[in-house]
Amino acid sequence: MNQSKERRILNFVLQNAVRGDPCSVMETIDKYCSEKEWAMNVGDVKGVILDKTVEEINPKVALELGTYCGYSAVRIARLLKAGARLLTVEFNPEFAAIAKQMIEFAGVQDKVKLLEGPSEVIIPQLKKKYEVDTLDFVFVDHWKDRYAPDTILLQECSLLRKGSVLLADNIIFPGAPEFVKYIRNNPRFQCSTYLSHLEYMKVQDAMEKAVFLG
Ligand SMILES: CNc1ncnc2c1ncn2[C@@H]1O[C@H](/C=C/CNC(=O)c2cc(-c3ccc(F)cc3)cc(O)c2O)[C@@H](O)[C@H]1O
Ligand SMILES: [Mg+2]
Repeated sequence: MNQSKERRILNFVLQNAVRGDPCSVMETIDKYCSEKEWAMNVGDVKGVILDKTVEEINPKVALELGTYCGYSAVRIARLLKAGARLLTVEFNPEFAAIAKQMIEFAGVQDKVKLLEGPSEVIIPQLKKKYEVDTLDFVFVDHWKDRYAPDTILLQECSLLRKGSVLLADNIIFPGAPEFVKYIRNNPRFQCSTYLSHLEYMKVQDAMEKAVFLG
């Protein structure tokens, strides 16, 4: 049966990137997805906004919703200090398997825990099963209609503390209108919008940063 696009991306990395070098893995995925097949990685342009946000926060415990092929998991994990960890959630078994190999090839597996399952099931398990107290940083990049409900769920599960930062991808394209409406009118969040471009395209996109005020 013919290979999936995600499998082709992984194979291109395994054959062309430098094992143990996260930047090489990111560059190789970006090269493949800009030259051969577009894919919904956060990419190199919005990736700089992600980098700057992670470096500013220097999170001990980070969560990612929507691992996909593992591009942003590698991107975030490479910036984490010793002892810090990223929990990344993915419910598609094929994508989870690919992301696992991508993360291992990049050499960041000691900082990343890939949790296979739906975010709505995993989030309520984070405290007891995954020994999370509160989250310092959350990268939101899964189904766009799930951004708002999962942000509410994070609060209901007391996983946010004063100063926790959410960064949401695709605020313009494909867009997450319910989330934007919810978060910008919510006095418990301080929001800012980072205008950018859709991965590998000239199309406009944006990321929303929301700081939980407690
Ligand atoms: C709902 N709970 C969930 N729990 C766990 N994993 C979940 C999940 N929802 C989705 N996922 C996973 O996240 C990933 C989904 C991401 C959705 N992202 C997009 O749709 C997206 C789409 C575009 C896009 C842009 C332009 C265009 F023409 C077409 C698409 C660009 C992006 O940057 C995107 O992030 C998949 O790996 C999916 O299996
Ligand atoms: Mg995205």
